[in-house]
Amino acid sequence: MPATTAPATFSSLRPAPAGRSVEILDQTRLPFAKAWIPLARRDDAAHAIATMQTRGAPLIGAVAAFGLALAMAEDASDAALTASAALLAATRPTAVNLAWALDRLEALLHPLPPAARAEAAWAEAWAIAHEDAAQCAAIGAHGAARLLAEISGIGGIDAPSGNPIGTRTLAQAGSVGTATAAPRPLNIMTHCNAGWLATVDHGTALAPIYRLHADGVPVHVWVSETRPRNQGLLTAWELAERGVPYTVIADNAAGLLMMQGQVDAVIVGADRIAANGDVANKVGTYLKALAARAHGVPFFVAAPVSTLDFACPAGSAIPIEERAGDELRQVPGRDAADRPATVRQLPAERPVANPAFDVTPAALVTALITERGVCPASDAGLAALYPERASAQPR
Ligand SMILES: CSC[C@@H](O)[C@@H](O)C(=O)COP(=O)(O)O
Repeated sequence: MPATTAPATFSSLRPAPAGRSVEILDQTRLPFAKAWIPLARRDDAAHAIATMQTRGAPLIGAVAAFGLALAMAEDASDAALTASAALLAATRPTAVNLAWALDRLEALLHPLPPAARAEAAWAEAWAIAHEDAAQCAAIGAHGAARLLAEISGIGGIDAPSGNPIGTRTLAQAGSVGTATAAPRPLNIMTHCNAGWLATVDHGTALAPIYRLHADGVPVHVWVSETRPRNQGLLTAWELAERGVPYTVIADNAAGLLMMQGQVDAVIVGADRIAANGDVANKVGTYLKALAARAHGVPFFVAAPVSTLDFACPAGSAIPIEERAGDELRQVPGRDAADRPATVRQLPAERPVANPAFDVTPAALVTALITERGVCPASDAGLAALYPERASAQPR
């Protein structure tokens, strides 16, 4: 077996001790309890994705790949391959990583004889996991360099063209000069959870923050709560585990903090980036981008290649997941005795709308940060970084 497909223990995903299966961290129990759950069958993986036991665009792509590998161990016929891929693809609609991973496995498996499919699918699922971890590490390096360039007022560099992108420097409320001489930490705002919990490892938006922290740059993170699912609490838990200073804020506090000059940059992940650079991400992202533009705060989006949808011309074509209204009507947490509890805020019959994502127009995005480098959020910017993908799409 090639080294790239060897099982490994990542932060959010690991091989199960017995048999050909994997375990995931149950994110519905975090941040209160850290519990690993086994995925031994296709339907375990589908259930985990649909119920958000596992979540975050790159991670659900990897888990879907393992789900299809588990399906092949159950039934590797042509009909089962097509049906299992369709079943897994239907679990969540917005993050394109899910379809990307399933398409990749289907393209590999359909030409193979059924008897060879389980082995090949298992190896490919691990290859996807390894690649995602490596890509997120690279996003961390590129993103950290870009943020440091902003601090020192250099502006970023558009890899691989070398053209400068953007000239804005960070908000100077604390007279930030250079990273090491900063009189106060670099204040970065994020939304939702785009850390190692949302990927196979390292994270997307949080990877540059982890990298800066590891390099000794003083960083403080404004973590927005991210109602209704409160993924910001997952971000806070992750940052606490790694010793990165942070403060949780209500989603609605973000604009005030930017107005007051308390935010040097915003960085978020993405669930799908259209060919023109429009970005679908957790609902509330768009409002942060608007506030950032109004106050001259750089707004970055970090994502790996599996999040890029070159077949989708613009954000208006991205499907937006509508989730159950009870996610809004109820709040899970702990009671006074520290037992798991759910509080109902609204009766079940009260009308609510619960779109899980929104779309930030490319014009509001300072730059995209991918495993290949930093580029403008535009057709041309993405085509410069991914010429083979851009030219492969029908126009
Ligand atoms: C690295 S993940 C980026 C996005 O997937 C993340 O910000 C997000 O929107 C996750 O949504 P979720 O509904 O929690 O799966």
